[in-house]
Parts: sequence; structure tokens; C-alpha cells
Amino acid sequence: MISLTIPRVALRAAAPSRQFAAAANGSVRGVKTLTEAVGEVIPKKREELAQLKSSSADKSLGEVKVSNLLGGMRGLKIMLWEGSVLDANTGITFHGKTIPDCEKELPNAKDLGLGGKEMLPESMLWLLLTGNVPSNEEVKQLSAELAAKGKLPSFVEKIIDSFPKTLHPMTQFAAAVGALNHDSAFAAAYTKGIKKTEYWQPTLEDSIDLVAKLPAIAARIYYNVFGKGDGQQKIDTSKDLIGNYAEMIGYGGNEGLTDYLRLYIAIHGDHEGGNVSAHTAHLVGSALSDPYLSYSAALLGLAGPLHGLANQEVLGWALGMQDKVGPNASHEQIKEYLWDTLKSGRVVPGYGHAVLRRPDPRFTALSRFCDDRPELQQSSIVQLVKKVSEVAPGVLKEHGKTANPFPNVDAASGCVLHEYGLSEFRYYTVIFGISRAIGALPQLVMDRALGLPIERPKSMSIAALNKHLGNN
Ligand SMILES: CC(=O)SCCNC(=O)CCNC(=O)[C@H](O)C(C)(C)COP(=O)(O)OP(=O)(O)OC[C@H]1O[C@@H](n2cnc3c(N)ncnc32)[C@H](O)[C@@H]1OP(=O)(O)O
Ligand SMILES: O=C([O-])CC(=O)C(=O)O
Repeated sequence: MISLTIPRVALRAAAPSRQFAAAANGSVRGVKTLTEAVGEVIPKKREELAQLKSSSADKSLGEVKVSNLLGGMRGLKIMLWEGSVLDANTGITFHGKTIPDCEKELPNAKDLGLGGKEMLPESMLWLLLTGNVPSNEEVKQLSAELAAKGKLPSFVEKIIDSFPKTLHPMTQFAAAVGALNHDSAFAAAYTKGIKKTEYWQPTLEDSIDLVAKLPAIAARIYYNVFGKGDGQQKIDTSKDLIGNYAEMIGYGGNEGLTDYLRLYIAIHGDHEGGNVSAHTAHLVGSALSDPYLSYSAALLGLAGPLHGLANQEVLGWALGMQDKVGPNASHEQIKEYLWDTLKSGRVVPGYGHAVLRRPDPRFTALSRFCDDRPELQQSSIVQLVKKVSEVAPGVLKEHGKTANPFPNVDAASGCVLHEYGLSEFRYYTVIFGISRAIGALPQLVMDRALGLPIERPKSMSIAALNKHLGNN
């Protein structure tokens, strides 16, 4: 039987520190749980939405042109999304905070004494769900809650173990996430007849549970396909989400990579609502599919080469260039390689964006990380990323098609993983997939809290369009 109140978690893993053990039990005096924090913000959100509806329901947000219908709905303001907003020139803000703001304000690895100094994905999750910056204690408590919920049910382990190694890791990831719906609190509560106003509670319960389990799913796939890690997915409640993930995939002793994964997973979390993965989670969730089903669908969209898979593509492309011209490509050689790519009819992976018209601030954040880490400064692949970012915008401008000739986040992300030894690039989008949950799931909670309806835009055939427009 499913309880509709959010249960206090029980610790399962061995030897937690006292502080973390207390946090996981939800018993640290005066420290709010994420569930309590979300419960506090929902009445205000509902009030804001009611006011917006009563004051402005009939106001226009712009015209819909045939070019919008034929052009992937680019630029149309047609979704509500609370966690983040993307500006074409200044990039992403999370509840109004830029990435540098988040780097200053969100509790990071140093604040929590974890080794490293990058912001924690837990801090970003809290910000995205509540709009508020958590305290160090709140983040510690959340890390412990996630650790306590991180172990996979054995049937999901068996499902993952049954996949052929040749099945793309993203297909494995989406299938395993979908299978977790077996234990969905939302699905069970819905079957029992939960009230609509309470939908958000089991949605949040499932969402926290899913974020907690993603590292173990990802690590098991990594072990099965690439043989790294010990195959056990042991979780230590004294570690943060990414500390545990790094350990599970066999890089626990690598502080640089662990800290890089924290930054990577925090900043890839949310990119407003219209990108393929976030939009998919929202669309599927609008049919009241539970968070596991909704996020499984989102992962399948993330697996496309024009979206998340681009980070895998970039590395293959960059290594191909190194194979062809050697490790220290000149600007001229890079230019030639870029033109070869374009002339063969392919896109330059890691460049261009549907919304951005300036270099992606996430690319800037990853470049800043590389500048900060002495071990990355001599890396030929990291140097190559930098040089390509100096040459490609000019070539893409000259080519004349791309609306945005600047690097997006994928231009840098995979190359840093490669430098740290995580060189299996078919796996890279799985790491992106751990991250995107941190943005897509909070919106699902908000969708249910605000009672948003099933999404169902109007489509038209060419004949219907011609008739509507009075064309012959
Ligand atoms: C996390 C993320 O998802 S970030 C995006 C990751 N994807 C990539 O890096 C793949 C490479 N980039 C692209 O394919 C595109 O720039 C996208 C998919 C990101 C955006 O697509 P759009 O909004 O349609 O881009 P845009 O309006 O600039 O496209 C106009 C033309 O330029 C082309 N173009 C866009 N970017 C590139 C590029 N990097 N290399 C070559 N051509 C490009 C498009 O294919 C399109 O050509 P077409 O008219 O022949 O169809
Ligand atoms: O915003 C987009 O369309 C693509 C993107 O960068 C993301 O989803 O992170």
C-alpha cells in the first residue's frame, strides 16, 4: 500500500557518519527536508498562477506564422517552465541566477568538506525545485536522503544485466528508468484515487527516488558494457550523489574527474522547457504518466545526435582530426577539417543552437574548469577544443547557414571526460542523462502542483493549411 505522505527514509548503507545518518533519517533538528521545502513554495506558486489567469488569460503572446509551424515551433512562447529561462544572448538563468551566480552562491564540495570545490547537483536540484538557495546542512541532508534511496531493485539490475553489450548505453538507460515505474508511488496513488490537488506529492516522491537511483543505473551499464567499476554499485551515505557515482564507475580516487562531474551535472540540469528532453518529459507527464515513464521518454530524445548525443559526436570528430593531422593541429589545419565536415554535408558537432546566439555560458564554465585544473592544461584534446572554438565561428559564419556559429556546451564536455580517462564516448550521453533529471523532474512536480492539463497542440496538413490561408 502506498502512503501519500512522504516517508522518512531509512538508512541502508553501512557506516554512515553521524551527521549524514541523522540527515537521512530526516531528524536533524531545524534542517528542512527538500520535500518540506517544496511543500512551502507550492501555495505561493498556485496563487501566482491563479492571478496570472485572472489578470491575463486573454492577452496575446504573439502571432503564429506558417514559418513557426514549419520551423520546429522555434521562438513560440507556448510552455510554462519554472526552473530556468534561456536568453539568446546571456544564456541560461536558474530562478534568475546565472551560472557564475550559482558558482558563488550554491553549496559546493568545499563547503561540505568533500574534496573539490564545484557546486553540487543536489544544490541545483534544491534551487530548481524551490527557487531558493539551500543551506549547507540542507544539502548534506539531501545527499544522505539520495544515498539512502540509491540502491536499485534487483529486478532492474537483472534487466540491465540482460542487455547485450552492443545495445547503446542510452537505450539501456531509458529502458531501466522506465522499468522503475513498477514501484511508482504516483502510479499506485492514482490507481487508488488520489485527489488532483495532491498529485504533486507522490510525483515528488518518485522524482527524488529517481534522481537517487540514476547513478546506480548508469554505473551498472558502465560496468556491463565497459568493465569499469566493481559491478556492485555500493553506496556510502557519507558521500554526495556524485562522490558515490564516481566511486561506482571506478574513479573514486580521481578528485579532478569527480569535481568535473559535479559541475557538469549541475549545469546541464535545466535549459528551460523547449529543448527536446525537457519538453518530452513535460509532454509525456501531461498524460499523467509517472516520473519514471516521463523521464525514460526524455532520455530517448536526449539520445539524438542533434541534442545530447552531440557530446559523443564532438569527441569522435575531434579525435578524427587528431588522427588526421596529429596532436597539435594548427589553426589552418582546423579550418580545413571544418570545411571538409561542412562540404561532406555534416554538421559541426558542438556548434550552433536553437536559441542561443552567443557562446554558451555552460561552455564558458567548463572552459573555466579546465583553466583552473593544472592537470588539464597540457592536454592536447583540451587545447584542441579551445583552438576549435577560436576558428569554427569564423568558418561557420563564412559557410553562412548556421544562425549561431558559437560553441554550445557539447563542444567541451566530452573532451574533458576523455582527458580524465573516461574515454568510452558511447557512454557520455548517459552522464548528461543523470543531469537532465535535475531540471525535468522539478517541472513535472510543478506541473502536477499547478494542475496543468494534458498537452495537445493543433496540427494541420499541407492541404488544411492551404485551405485556411486561401491558397489555390
Ligand atoms: C545540449 C544540446 O542539445 S546543444 C545542441 C547540440 N547539437 C549540436 O551541437 C549539433 C550541431 N548543431 C546543430 O545541428 C544545430 O545548430 C542545432 C540542432 C543545435 C540547432 O538547430 P537549428 O535551430 O535548426 O539551427 P539553425 O537555425 O542555425 O539551422 C540553420 C541551418 O544551419 C545548419 N547548421 C546549424 N548548426 C550547424 C552546425 N553546427 N554545423 C553545420 N551546419 C549547421 C542547420 O543544419 C540548418 O541547415 P539546413 O537549412 O540545411 O537545414
Ligand atoms: O536548449 C536546447 O535546445 C538544447 C540544449 O542546449 C539543452 O537542452 O541543454
